[in-house]
Amino acid sequence: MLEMTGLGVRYGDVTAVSDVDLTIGDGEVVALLGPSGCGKSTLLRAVAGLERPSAGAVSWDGADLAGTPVHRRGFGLVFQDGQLFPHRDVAGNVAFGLRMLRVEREERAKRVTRLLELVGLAGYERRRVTELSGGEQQRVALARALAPEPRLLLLDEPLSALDRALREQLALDLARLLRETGTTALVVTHDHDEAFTLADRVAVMRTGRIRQVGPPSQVWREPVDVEVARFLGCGKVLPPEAAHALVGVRARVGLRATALRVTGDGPLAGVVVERVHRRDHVRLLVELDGERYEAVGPVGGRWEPGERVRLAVDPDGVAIIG
Ligand SMILES: Nc1ncnc2c1ncn2[C@@H]1O[C@H](COP(=O)(O)OP(=O)(O)OP(=O)(O)O)[C@@H](O)[C@H]1O
Repeated sequence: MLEMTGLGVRYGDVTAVSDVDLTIGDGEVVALLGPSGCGKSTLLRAVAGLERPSAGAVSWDGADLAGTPVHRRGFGLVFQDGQLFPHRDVAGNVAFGLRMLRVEREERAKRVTRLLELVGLAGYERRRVTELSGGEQQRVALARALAPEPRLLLLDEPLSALDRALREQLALDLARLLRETGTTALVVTHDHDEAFTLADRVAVMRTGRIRQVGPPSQVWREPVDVEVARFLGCGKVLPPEAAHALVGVRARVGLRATALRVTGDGPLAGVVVERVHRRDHVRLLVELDGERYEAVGPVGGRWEPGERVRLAVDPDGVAIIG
C-alpha cells in the first residue's frame, strides 16, 4: 500500500504541492485530476522519487521511501510521450526492465509476447518503435512499464498526446488492462472522462492540495465546493431556494449542461436563446423565468432562437454541492 502523509514539494519559493494525505490500496487505481499547474505531476514525481519532498513522507507498506532511489522503488513509469528507446525494436523496449532484472532470454521472450497480447499488439516484436503510431507507442510504453510487474504503476497524462477518438478507446483498454492485471496505479490526468473511466477513486487537486477524494460517482454527484463543482463541468450554481424551484432539491446545486433536457412533455417551459450542434447532441441556451440555462436536445432538433421548448430535469446532470 502506498501512503502519502503531509506531503509537500517546493520549487524554491513556489509551493507546488502541500499537505497531501492520500493512500492507494493494493490493486486500486487512483486518478489525480486537476487543472493545469495544480501540482499533479509534481505529486506523481515525488512518489516516483524524482522530486524530493519538502515536507511529509511517501511510504510503502509503512516503510518510508525517502532513502530509496527511483530505480529501487519497484514502481513503473509511463509519461505522456512514451519515451521509448528509438534504437530498439518493440520487443527490445518491452524487455528492457526484464533484462535489468536478469530474467533469462527464453522467459523474457515469453513475457514480451504475453504483454504485447495484453496491450493489443500481438506480433509486433520486431517492429521499429519509430514507425509506430502514437497510440501504438503508448501501448508499447505501457507494456514496458508492466513487464517487471511493478508494485505500483505511475502514469503521467498517458493518453494526452493522442487524438480524441484514440484516447477514448485507449482509456477503455487501459482500464480493462489495469483491472485484469490487478495493477495498483496512480494516474495523473486533466481529462475528466479519462479519470472517471480509469479510477476506483478520483482525487481532485487544486493549487497544490487535494480538495476531494472519493469514488467517481460520489465526486461527480457531490462535489465538496463550488470550485470543484465548476471544474467538474457545473456551469451554473444555484442557491437552495432557486434549486428547489427548478429541480426540486433544497440544497446548493451545480447544473451541468445535461441537467435540462428538451422533451415534448417536460414540466418546465423555456425559450431558446441560442443553439449549437455538438458531436452527439444539440446544446441550447434557454431562458426560464428570466434566467438563462444550458440545456441539451437530440441531434435532429431544429429549434430556432425565440422558439418555446418543454424541458425536463435529468438528475445525472445535477450535483449537490457539499
Ligand atoms: N522544475 C520546476 N521548477 C519550478 N517550478 C516548477 C517546476 N515544475 C513545476 N513547477 C511549478 O509547480 C506548479 C505545479 O506544476 P505541475 O507540473 O506539478 O502541475 P500539473 O498539475 O501537473 O500541471 P500540467 O497539467 O500543466 O502539467 C506550477 O506552478 C509549476 O509552474
